[in-house]
Parts: sequence; C-alpha cells; structure tokens
Amino acid sequence: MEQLSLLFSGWRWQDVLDIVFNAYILFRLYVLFRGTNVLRVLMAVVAMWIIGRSANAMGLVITNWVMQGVITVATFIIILVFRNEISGVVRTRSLGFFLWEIPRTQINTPVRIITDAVVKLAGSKIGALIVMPLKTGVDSIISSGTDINASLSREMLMNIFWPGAPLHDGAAVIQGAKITRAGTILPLSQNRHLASKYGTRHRAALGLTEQSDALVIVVSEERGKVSLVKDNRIDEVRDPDKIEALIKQYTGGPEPAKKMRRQTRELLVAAMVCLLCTTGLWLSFSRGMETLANYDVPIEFMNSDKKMNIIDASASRSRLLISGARPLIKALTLDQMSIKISLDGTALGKNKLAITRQNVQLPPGIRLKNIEPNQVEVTLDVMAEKQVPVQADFSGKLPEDLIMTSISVIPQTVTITGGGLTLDTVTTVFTEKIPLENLTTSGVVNAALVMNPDTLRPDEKDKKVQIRYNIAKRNSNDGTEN
Ligand SMILES: Nc1ncnc2c1ncn2[C@@H]1O[C@H](COP(=O)(O)OP(=O)(O)OP(=O)(O)O)[C@@H](O)[C@H]1O
Repeated sequence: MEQLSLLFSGWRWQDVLDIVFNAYILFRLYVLFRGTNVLRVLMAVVAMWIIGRSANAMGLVITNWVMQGVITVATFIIILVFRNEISGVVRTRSLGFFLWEIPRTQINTPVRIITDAVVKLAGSKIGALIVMPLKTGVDSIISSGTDINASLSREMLMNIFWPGAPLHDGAAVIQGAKITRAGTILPLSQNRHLASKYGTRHRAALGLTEQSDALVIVVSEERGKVSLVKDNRIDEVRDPDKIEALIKQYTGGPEPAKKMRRQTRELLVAAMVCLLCTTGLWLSFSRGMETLANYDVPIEFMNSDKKMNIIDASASRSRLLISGARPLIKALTLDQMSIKISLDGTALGKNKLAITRQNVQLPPGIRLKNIEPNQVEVTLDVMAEKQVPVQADFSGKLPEDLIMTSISVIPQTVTITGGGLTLDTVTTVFTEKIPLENLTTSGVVNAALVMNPDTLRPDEKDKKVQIRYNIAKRNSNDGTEN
C-alpha cells in the first residue's frame, strides 16, 4: 500500500498532461485502425509488452528476454505483412479524421428496405453498388460523388441505379437511414486472384473492403446476382432472408439504441485502456529508472522577530540525499530546492534546531532520503549599540635608539553594533596590527578596526581610525629622550 502511494506521489501537472496527451494519441490510433487486422496484431504486441514488463518486474529473466525478441520480430512482421493496409489507412485519412472524428456506425439502418431494393434490382438485372461504412468509416477513402443526404427508401435506391439516371455509375453510400452520397468511385482492388466472372464493379467493392471494414453490396448487371463483400471476401447470396440476416450480422444487430450503447461502451473501454497503458508506460519509465543524487542546499532561517539576530550558526548548508526519475533529477537545479527553518519559539543565546522533512521543499516527483547534518545550532542575540574606546595595536619593537613618547587615536571611541550579549563582553576595540620596526620618525597612520567576534559591526564612518605618534631618540646614558 505504501509502495503504491509512493508510486503515485509527487505528480506534476506536466506528468498529467504527458499521460493524457499520449493516451489521446493512442486512442486516436485505435479509432484509425479499428476493425483492421493491424489493430489485432498491434494489440497482441501490446499484450506481449505488458507480459515482458511484468516478467522483468518479477525477475523472470528468460520470459522477459523472449518477449522482447518476439516483440521485435512481430514489429518487423507487422511492417512487412501489413504495409499495404497501414499505408492505405494512413494515406486515405485526413488530419481532421486522425485528430477528432469518430466514424458513425450503422444506426437505425432499415435493412429490410435495402434487402428489398437489391433483390428487386437483381431481378431487373440493374447493376448496383451500395456501401455501408462501419467502424473505420470511409469518408476519407471515397471523397468523390454527389452529396444527396436523402431518406433511404426502396424507390430511392432503384431510382439512383436506374440505367440512364445521372448517378447510376459508381456507388451509393448508406449511413443510418440516409443515402448520404451517390456516384462515388471506389478504390479498385489489385487482387490478381479474383475470379474472371467479376468485373470492375466487384473489384471496386473488394478494393474498398481492403482499406476499411465497410460492407459493400454488389448487384451484378450481367448475372442478376447479389454479392455481399466484406473483409476481402465476396459472398454471393441468393436467399433474400439470408441477405437481410447477413447485412444485420455485419452491421452489428438490429437494435439502434443497443448498437449506440455498444459503440459508446466500446469507445469508453478503449479510452480507459489507452489511459491505463499510457499511465503504466509513464510509471515504468519514470519510476523504473530511479536514481539518487546529493545536493548541498543552503539553510534559510525564517526570522519573524526583526530585533533578534543570528550571530552564529553551526552550518549554513545541509546535504540532501534525494531520489527520483533520472530525467527529473537531471533537470533539477539548486534553486528548486530549499531548507527553511523558522526561528519562532527560539530564545536568546544558543538554540539547537532539528532539520526535518517538513523543513525541506523539493519539486514534485523528487523524494528525500537523508539530511546531513540534520541539526543546526544557532546563537541568537538582540541587536544593540555600544560606545567603546579604541586602542592602537602595535606589534614588534622600535629600533634600539628610538622611543615612543606619545600616542593618540582619533576618534578615541567608536560605536559598534552587535548582539547585546556579545557587546557586554567587549570593553575595547583594537586596530589592525601596526608594525613598529618600520617607524623611525613621528607621524600618522590610518588603521582599520578589528572586530572580535566578527559578528560585531563598527559604524560606517569609524571603520578606520587615525593614530598619531611621536618618536624621540633615546638618551644613550640614562635611557631618557633627547
Ligand atoms: N471504381 C469504381 N467505383 C465505383 N463504381 C465502379 C467502379 N468501377 C466500375 N464501377 C461500376 O461498375 C460498372 C462496370 O461494371 P462491370 O461490368 O465492369 O463490372 P462487373 O463486376 O462485371 O459487374 P456486372 O456483373 O454488373 O457487369 C460501371 O458502370 C460502374 O458503375
């Protein structure tokens, strides 16, 4: 359970977008290849891939190896065996179809009327070609012809195919209870094994079923026979009841509401499967390639009491050991991580503060493994000012024959700022070291002040002081000056 929550923890909006976008592409590919053999083989490949990944996760080395080999071979087979089918689907579908169209199936189609019409046409030896698009649709395969959008009736069909009628050449398309188009030209099959009794009308019917899952009804002009063409097969059927039953069977049953529900259900299931597959793929990529990294992250102290100051801290950075997907870790920058410690509730002087997970902010998808150090000691003080005397800090010795007769520091006192507790211990501020060896005559030097401890700050104007000194020659007999 904990592992499951870890798997889904730290999602970013980019991950959701990534999954939804790719799931949609997968779903559209399903809609594009729905009803074709390519999809069936592709689904087998996906199933093998899932088995391979599961085998990998369970440590089944040989099964995983075999599945990978089979997938590689199957991919080549798909490309070789189905290259015509794939290129047919890709070539004939428009961008709009690929992006959002969902082909309408045969809902509310009056199959009895179609049967009556084709039987009558066959009896009168009037040639006819009727297309009933199914799941894959035919819109982008057959764009020729005339849109008529007429209600489907036996008379209407007879009229269209009546010799001499303007649209009798070509095929009529039936969508639901409408004849949507007539006079359309279908792609001719290149099948060399087609029986010689069949001419171009049957070849055109076969050609369309090679590129789609449509049902095409052909009425032969010469022989007065009705043929149902589906999935590259031509079936000549004599019995009108059988014709009706087969049309119903191919177009998916008689009840329109049921058919609609079935289609919606099928698309919903497909969308869910696409979403699950993409999520699985994303998880196996992002969570499967976990990696560890160390980062030295600065510690930020959140101080709400402006009078309190940090005068010392045992650490300014903490080393974070983090884990996450390799691409996320690679893209990580230091400014995306922070350690924030609140000073609320602390007291003057030394405070030991723990650095916990709550103090660490990391981008989504990155998990914290360790913090080192996980404790920091901060010394807090209230800021104050103090006037202290300045003392020149001479080092070394004057030459033997010289003596310092007077020293004055200007200014004599300076104002320093710092923590009140620290200031209490400071009685004098010294200058930087002034070497005596170099001094031979009286003069003036400028020297900077040395703050001890360095948390103390002198006034801006008092950063340097002036030291005036007088040097005289030492009396060689009694040691007094001349
Ligand atoms: N590519 C095509 N698309 C649509 N209809 C076509 C196409 N090619 C031929 N036809 C139709 O088929 C008719 C020609 O039929 P043809 O006699 O060659 O075929 P057939 O299969 O022998 O059928 P039949 O038994 O009716 O003669 C054309 O007049 C035209 O209406």
